[in-house]
Amino acid sequence: MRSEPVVQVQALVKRYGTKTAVDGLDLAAGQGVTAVLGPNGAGKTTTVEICEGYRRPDAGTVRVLGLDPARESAALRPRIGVMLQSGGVYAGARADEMLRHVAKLHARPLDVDALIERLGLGSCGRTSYRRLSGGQQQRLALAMAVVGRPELVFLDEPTAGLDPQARHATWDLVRDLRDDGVCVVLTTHHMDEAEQLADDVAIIDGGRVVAQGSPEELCRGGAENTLRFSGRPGLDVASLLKALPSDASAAEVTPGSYRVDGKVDPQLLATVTSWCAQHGVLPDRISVERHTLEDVFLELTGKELRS
Ligand SMILES: Nc1ncnc2c1ncn2[C@@H]1O[C@H](COP(=O)(O)OP(=O)(O)OP(=O)(O)O)[C@@H](O)[C@H]1O
Repeated sequence: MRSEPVVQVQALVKRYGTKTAVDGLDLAAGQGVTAVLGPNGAGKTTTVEICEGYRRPDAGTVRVLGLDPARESAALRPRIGVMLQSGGVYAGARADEMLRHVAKLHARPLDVDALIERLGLGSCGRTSYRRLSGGQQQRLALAMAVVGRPELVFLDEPTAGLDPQARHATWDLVRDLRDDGVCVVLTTHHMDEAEQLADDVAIIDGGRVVAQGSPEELCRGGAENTLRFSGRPGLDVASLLKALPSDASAAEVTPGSYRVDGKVDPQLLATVTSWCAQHGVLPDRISVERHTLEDVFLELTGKELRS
């Protein structure tokens, strides 16, 4: 964590009847954008709703901007922006009216017309909420979360169901919020969203955080990488394996095409090229494949992300 936590969750537990949705979860979010990634049912929404003060935990401590969201919600609410997956909006009200109403509740709101334009809501300002499309309702919910210039904003799947253009407009808005010093905590099913936006990623599975770090740290960390090279077919792979660290593996995938899996660092690259030199092999091609956040996620959770 690169700054004082703005959100600090320790040993959080939340049960629904016999179902333990959050199971001793520790999470810290600081300045910038923190993405909470996890498969369906991992406990993301429950955790975020507890941080927002909408649900009470069964155990553990939660501090948001130094406050307890359950007991100090009156002090916390004006300082945070919340975008819920659904609900919280009067279906008969007009989009622009609702946004102006929310803006008036805050001391230094953003310019409502500019925000409407920015999120492509210009054509539907006078339309009632219930007549907006799903994507328009989504963008309106985002606008309502940020219009008050909160110090911290929680976005629950902000781009779910949006078309690519609206998705990019949302990403740009999130980047601008971060540049303005707003802390953003967002849940997402989209790996590319986390890769594009997040300074920090927390991967949740089974009600716990199973890994947290910057996308680069996570991809560098536990994940194994792959080095591939091409040479003449039938090279002595057993001899190559002896030269490698004990946790690396090597194989001839197709004739003349070799693959080394393990912690691929400059030392390992040097070991492979030096082995090639000793065996009179001039590789025509040598490449390092870095694992993506998606690979890390799959390794940690064994699950694919679904939207
Ligand atoms: N109000 C509730 N009553 C009973 N069980 C619930 C309730 N809300 C959530 N759960 C259960 O708790 C678990 C965690 O749900 P949660 O919505 O927090 O997960 P999530 O990671 O946000 O999932 P998704 O990505 O599908 O939105 C799930 O098994 C869910 O079915």
